Amino acid sequence: MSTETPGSRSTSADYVVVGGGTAGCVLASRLAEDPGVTVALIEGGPSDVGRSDVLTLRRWLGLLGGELDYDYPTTEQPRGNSHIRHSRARVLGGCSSHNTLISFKPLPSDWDEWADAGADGWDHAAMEPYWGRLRNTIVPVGERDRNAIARDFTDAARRALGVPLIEGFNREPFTEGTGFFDLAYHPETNQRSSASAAYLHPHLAAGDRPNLELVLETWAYRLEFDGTRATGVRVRHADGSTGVVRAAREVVVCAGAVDTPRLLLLSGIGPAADLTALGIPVLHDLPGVGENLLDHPESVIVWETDRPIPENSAMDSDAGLFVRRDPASPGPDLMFHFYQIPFTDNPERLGYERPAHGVSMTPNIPKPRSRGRLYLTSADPSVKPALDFRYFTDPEDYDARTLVDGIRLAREIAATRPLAGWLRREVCPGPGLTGDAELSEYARRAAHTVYHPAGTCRMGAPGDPLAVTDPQLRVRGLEGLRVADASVFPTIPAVNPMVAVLMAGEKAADLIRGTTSPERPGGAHR
Ligand SMILES: Cc1cc2nc3c(=O)[nH]c(=O)nc-3n(C[C@H](O)[C@H](O)[C@H](O)COP(=O)(O)OP(=O)(O)OC[C@H]3O[C@@H](n4cnc5c(N)ncnc54)[C@H](O)[C@@H]3O)c2cc1C
Repeated sequence: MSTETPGSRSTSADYVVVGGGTAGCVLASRLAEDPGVTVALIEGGPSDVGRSDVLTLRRWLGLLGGELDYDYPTTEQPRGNSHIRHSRARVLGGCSSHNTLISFKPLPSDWDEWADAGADGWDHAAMEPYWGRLRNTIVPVGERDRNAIARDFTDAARRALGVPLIEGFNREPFTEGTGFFDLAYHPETNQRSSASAAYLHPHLAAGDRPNLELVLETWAYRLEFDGTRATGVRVRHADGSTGVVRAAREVVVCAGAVDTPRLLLLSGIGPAADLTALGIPVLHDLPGVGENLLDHPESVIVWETDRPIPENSAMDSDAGLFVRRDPASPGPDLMFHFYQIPFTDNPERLGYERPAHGVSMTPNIPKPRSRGRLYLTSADPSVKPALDFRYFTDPEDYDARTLVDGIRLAREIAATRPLAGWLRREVCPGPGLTGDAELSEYARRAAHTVYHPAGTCRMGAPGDPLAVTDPQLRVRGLEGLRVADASVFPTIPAVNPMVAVLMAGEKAADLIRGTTSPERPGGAHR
């Protein structure tokens, strides 16, 4: 494997993968297993190799909003919080290099929902083998990282709500339960087992992938076409110079749920009227590009503790809770992260204070019903796209009601021993707020994101007018172009999505090799 330094030039490869993030690292690594093909991986950010600020999981919060974060704002959210910033990592490994690495195998119902939405071949039975293929080290939170107050949270949640204590959430499907999560990390060193660490670092160290070229600090701003066939990617290097990376076989866009639709739109692939209005020549009218913007919104309840919290932790948010309020739901319908810190960024804007020491519960909506939209406001590739999540706009008010239920359940847990023994007072929303309407108002105004945008280039059945790709991840109506990242999700998994992205990267490799590799005749995975 060679690493291009900024300013040097790459010209062509069989496969050009745009985005060295969570899915992109998996895909590029797998494609390069075939020594007979060449792969170029174009990544906007620098390498993560040797960077302890990136590779040490516990330092994740320090990366948000910094030089390795694209930091996307949201549009005005009349029913929610307009101040949310969407972190997206600008570094090899993508968001798996700055996230919290909570690792849930998607529930069977998550995959089956995709198949029902037209993603033929992505049902639970078809996807299960990809879990076994993942190269990341995924283990339960290590014993010495298990903070006493997080243990007491799980104990209190179990007693208050009657849910089981779960040791190993990935052992079998669940609908309810509390416990420490599984994380993609090395507990003895707190080092990340990100997509780059698991799929690229071993080859960088061994030098055994001469056919894989990393083109770092290089930004793809337009796809190149010959008619309707993708032939390459136009890029800007760190020194400002531009060039084209040509693809002899395919271009695969893995730039994530924000930057993949952005790149397609800038290349003239998207809703024709919108593109024309911005002066972007229409290559292919695909109305679904940027639609179906999904996320897991959350709110927050903060307590002051009567003493400082012990310092040991994997990353301060490594335990939580799943609840199923509706027995007809195939999976959990309310989820909590438990933070061993007072997470008051949003409440402070509403006038709340930050206690010197405290804890937070962040209820989120596993299956939110509001749907947003991503769109361009300019043909200039340097202008960030608009992200309109339309938070809390579903007609039945299901999303806001879920968070109100979450605040009420959080209070029941907080009132239960042994957690109750730590807590001095509820800081926000504060015990005075008890009515549905006022709790809803607080929950929405103090809302945050769990940072899970997805769905903006969703796959679907061939006849689905809003599908952007077919179930083989091929962009509809064009040749030589696929998408493989969180943007192809038809719906959002009930659990944190990173493992679904990793598994999608694995499956993408199979789909691509199935169509091209002589040793896989018949495309067994198509
Ligand atoms: C702060 C945070 C915490 C999270 N915590 C968790 C968690 O604990 N568990 C979980 O399951 N999920 C978590 N997530 C979500 C999860 O990390 C993402 O859903 C997942 O990593 C997305 O993968 P992706 O491949 O779609 O995109 P990314 O990983 O974002 O990869 C996209 C890559 O493309 C590059 N890129 C983008 N545009 C271009 C371009 N035009 N040219 C060149 N390169 C480009 C980017 O630099 C990036 O490396 C978290 C996310 C964040 C931000």
